[in-house]
Amino acid sequence: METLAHAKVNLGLSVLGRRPDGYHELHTLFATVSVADRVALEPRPDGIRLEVRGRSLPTGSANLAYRAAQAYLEAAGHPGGVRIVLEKHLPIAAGLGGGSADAAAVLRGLAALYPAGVALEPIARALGADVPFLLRGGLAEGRGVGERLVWLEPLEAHLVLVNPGVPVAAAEAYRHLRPEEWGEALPVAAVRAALLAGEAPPYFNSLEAPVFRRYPEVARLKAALVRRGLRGVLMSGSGSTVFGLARDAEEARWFAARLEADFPGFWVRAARLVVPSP
Ligand SMILES: C[C@](O)(CO)[C@H](O)COP(=O)(O)OP(=O)(O)OC[C@H]1O[C@@H](n2ccc(N)nc2=O)[C@H](O)[C@@H]1O
Ligand SMILES: Nc1ncnc2c1ncn2[C@@H]1O[C@H](COP(=O)(O)OP(=O)(O)OP(=O)(O)O)[C@@H](O)[C@H]1O
Repeated sequence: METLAHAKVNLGLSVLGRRPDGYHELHTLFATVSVADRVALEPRPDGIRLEVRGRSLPTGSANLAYRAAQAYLEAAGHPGGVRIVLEKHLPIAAGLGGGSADAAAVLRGLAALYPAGVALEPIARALGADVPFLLRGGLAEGRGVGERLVWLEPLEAHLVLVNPGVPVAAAEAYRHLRPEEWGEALPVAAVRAALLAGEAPPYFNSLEAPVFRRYPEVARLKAALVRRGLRGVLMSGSGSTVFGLARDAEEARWFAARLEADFPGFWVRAARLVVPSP
């Protein structure tokens, strides 16, 4: 069985404060986009075998896809093992939730391969803050650390994603955030209305400040996208991917082609919001 592990973007991310356990309270608008890793699962008598193609990543329990399989098989009472072939297309530590998307895809796939009535939600939460959203995907408002989700009616939007090849760990972005940079709630209704109208949404990302301080090249990339006329340019999650909005698929491809020429070596993709099939 083969499934796509779609990436997410944060169409705005406000850090509201810091909890006693060190995690940060967020208000964000999550959306899955049409760029993805590919995850193939095959049953085997026992044990977990992970193969990663396309990028160099650990194939043991340091890999979130492996940990997702471990957690599911354990919760399901060890119904059998699995061979996982992970074809990596998404950049690593990019603010696109790549590892989380792989983990979510493995959970969905194993639930189909070895149905056992296991609740996936708690397993997803334990794997990472973005995994609960990515289990289902689409468009959702996220609170808490991103696990308190309210699903919204999907909408059509076209974007261009650019990753400069600078990995940024989420933990590092949160660690360098200053309390005076905490934000207010996101104006989600106004963000949706602007996206529907093709205008620049009134969103912001509280993690831009700490990431731009430490990685000025990400700030320069954002400024370059604004100068080229993309609307609603914003860093996704903890970076380093920056995205901008295009009017339609053709304009997104046009911007992507120009950016690829201007930034050789950067990862550039035209994409749209998607609701992944279950
Ligand atoms: C930046 C986002 O991707 C936005 O959707 C997420 O908030 C981060 O998601 P993630 O990379 O899956 O994060 P996790 O693996 O759960 O956490 C990594 C580290 O980031 C910090 N962290 C994460 C989430 C959060 N709300 N507050 C935090 O302070 C914690 O130090 C944590 O140990
Ligand atoms: N399957 C995986 N794919 C990518 N990275 C993984 C995976 N498993 C573990 N990792 C590790 O997780 C770290 C961050 O990976 P990931 O690509 O998910 O970050 P991200 O896209 O920035 O996510 P976020 O939006 O949550 O910040 C990397 O250091 C990487 O080594």
